[in-house]
Amino acid sequence: MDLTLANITHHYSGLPVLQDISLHIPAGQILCIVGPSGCGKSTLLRLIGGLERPDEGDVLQLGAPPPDCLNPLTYVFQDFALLPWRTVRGNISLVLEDHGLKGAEAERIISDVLARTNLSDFGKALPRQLSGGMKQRVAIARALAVNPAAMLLDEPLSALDAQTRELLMEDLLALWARQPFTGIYVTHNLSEAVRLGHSIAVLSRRPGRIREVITIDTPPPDRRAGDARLDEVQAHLWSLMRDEAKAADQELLNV
Ligand SMILES: Nc1ncnc2c1ncn2[C@@H]1O[C@H](COP(=O)(O)OP(=O)(O)OP(=O)(O)O)[C@@H](O)[C@H]1O
Repeated sequence: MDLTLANITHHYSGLPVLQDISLHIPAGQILCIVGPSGCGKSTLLRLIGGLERPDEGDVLQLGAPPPDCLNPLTYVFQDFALLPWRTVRGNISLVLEDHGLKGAEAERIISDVLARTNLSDFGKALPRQLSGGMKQRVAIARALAVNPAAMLLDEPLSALDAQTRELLMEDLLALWARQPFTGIYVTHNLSEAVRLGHSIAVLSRRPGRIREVITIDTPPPDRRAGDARLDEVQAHLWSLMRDEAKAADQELLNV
């Protein structure tokens, strides 16, 4: 299933937040969204996921979701959003219970997503026993359990330290290489964007408008550190964002 955003415009109480956003995300590809603080990235993700309706424009789902899809669009948040009193398996089973799936079928799905996220030995652990990186792996496993058409990832690595971020990035790349998923990935981190994104949409300051969409032809798992094209894209992204980031920073300081 492809996703198309057609001329999305949104306001909050008269405050223009997003203006005329049009994007296309083909199935099996990852779109990264970058832009200065407060430009509307998380708002755009909520509109795509249907948590809110845009004032103008449409989010179009084109084609059929994957077979056995329980939920076409599913989120992965920065703060993991796990239930502390449920084990790892219990947290994943919750989203299946919502769809009436229990017993052997639910156990099969849970075991499959735990294996895909390298968590098979941690099914009985409670969230408080897990590091931040492991909690985020559980959140990704939970998102995969509904076999979504697209995962909406809102700064999923931002709460983690640099080494854990690197490990999670390697996991995401391996996960995509084994079974390509469709993702919309919001990040402040330009190096994450050039490692993961088939395309990268750069938003302006609020109201967020598309400044540029950059595509990278090398499949994400084949990208290597020091690749001149990736360095060039990252430098270009920073040149697009630098002045706007500075202005957004000063605007926050003036509040
Ligand atoms: N529910 C809401 N009601 C009113 N204003 C909101 C709401 N959600 C977001 N905003 C405002 O909309 C603007 C965009 O917010 P949003 O969180 O989408 O930006 P962002 O680009 O994700 O920011 P950041 O990079 O800092 O996470 C901000 O000015 C924010 O204060």
